Amino acid sequence: MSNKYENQLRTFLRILEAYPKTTQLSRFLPGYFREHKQMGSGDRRTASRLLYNYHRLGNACSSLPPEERLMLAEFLCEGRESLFLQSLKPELYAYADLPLEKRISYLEGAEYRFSLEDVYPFTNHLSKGVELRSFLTSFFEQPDLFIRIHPGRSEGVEAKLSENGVTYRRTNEHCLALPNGTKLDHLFPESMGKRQFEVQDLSSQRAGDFFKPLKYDYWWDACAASGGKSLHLYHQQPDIKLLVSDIRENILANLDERFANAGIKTYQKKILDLTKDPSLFLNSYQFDGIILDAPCTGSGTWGRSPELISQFEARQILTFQRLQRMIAGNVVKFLKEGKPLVYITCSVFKEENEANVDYLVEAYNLKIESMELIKGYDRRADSMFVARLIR
Ligand SMILES: C[S@@+](CC[C@H](N)C(=O)[O-])C[C@H]1O[C@@H](n2cnc3c(N)ncnc32)[C@H](O)[C@@H]1O
Repeated sequence: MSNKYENQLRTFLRILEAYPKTTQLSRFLPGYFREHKQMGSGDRRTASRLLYNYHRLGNACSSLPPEERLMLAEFLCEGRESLFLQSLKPELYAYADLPLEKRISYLEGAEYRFSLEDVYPFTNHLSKGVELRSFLTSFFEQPDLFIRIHPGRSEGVEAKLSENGVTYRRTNEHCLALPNGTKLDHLFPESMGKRQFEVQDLSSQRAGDFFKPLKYDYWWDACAASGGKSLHLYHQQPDIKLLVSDIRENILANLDERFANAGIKTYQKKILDLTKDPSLFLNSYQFDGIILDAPCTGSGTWGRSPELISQFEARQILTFQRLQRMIAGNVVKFLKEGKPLVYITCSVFKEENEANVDYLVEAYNLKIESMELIKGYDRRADSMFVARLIR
């Protein structure tokens, strides 16, 4: 056994012990690495990969000791690439060349008591149409990084990526898939001029296809955050009037910056807590379209934050459902008759998706024009839900 790999295993176990209730790896790992200055950047990369992979196992094999679970995670997530597995568990590494589906079947048949369904304890909440086995298998693959290129900028962006040897996949006219971890800020420093693209997941881009704004429309992006959806709306139809709002002031400051970088100057902005009736601020506003990208469990994005699989508690789903219904009720009255409310979540749970649509249809007399669970799990992307509801 090699010392190097044993040391890495010990580091991993120390981190796991220090943070048994990890809720956000991307937030605590840099702090941990700062405290342990003796770790070189290679070790840091390895430790962080091991942790992410470990969490991808979710609740599977939870009775095994962490070092054993880690080996299974490496086998599934890295396969042949895991020198760590090669060094510490050669008997499993012997099967590491198999494709992912076969590696899963191998573990299910072997002595580890691995069951794919144990990975994710919320399967009875999944929206209609989620193919269980493909969905669960996707947890062992790192999703890609997607960008939406601004109109007319494709050539320049693609040339720059090629020049720098970045391998990318074009998924449609405006969307490229890049390897996760691609250093876009280095490749495209802001100082080079206006921004030419947005980082936006493929499924989020597809949700934008439901907007369909018309010239001179007045739209409201009610939970705009840093404006990912608003920017997409603008690129579809620059001749709109737009109100953006969110409960968080600081995230709207990010929106200002993104809009400025995209060269967009005219829009209205309000800080609004939409659990309360906003009539005082919005008076008799009436919109031609409202985007409600609601706060949600985010369960369609856990491929990017696998630590949440084992930290999440099912009772939180109904809390989000209540919040979503309350917010929807407070925005829908500002919609003109015959116009769309585009309800979006990045959740795969039916309570936040089709059950909420049923509720909105019933409570506010809306009509479903279209709705879709946008499956990202078979495209190395997030999964989202979108419904276009007409008042
Ligand atoms: C899914 S995110 C929106 C993402 C955004 N549309 C985008 O494309 O980048 C949901 C947003 O809802 C906001 N939010 C949460 N509770 C809210 C409330 N009570 N009223 C208004 N906004 C709220 C959050 O601050 C968060 O930015």
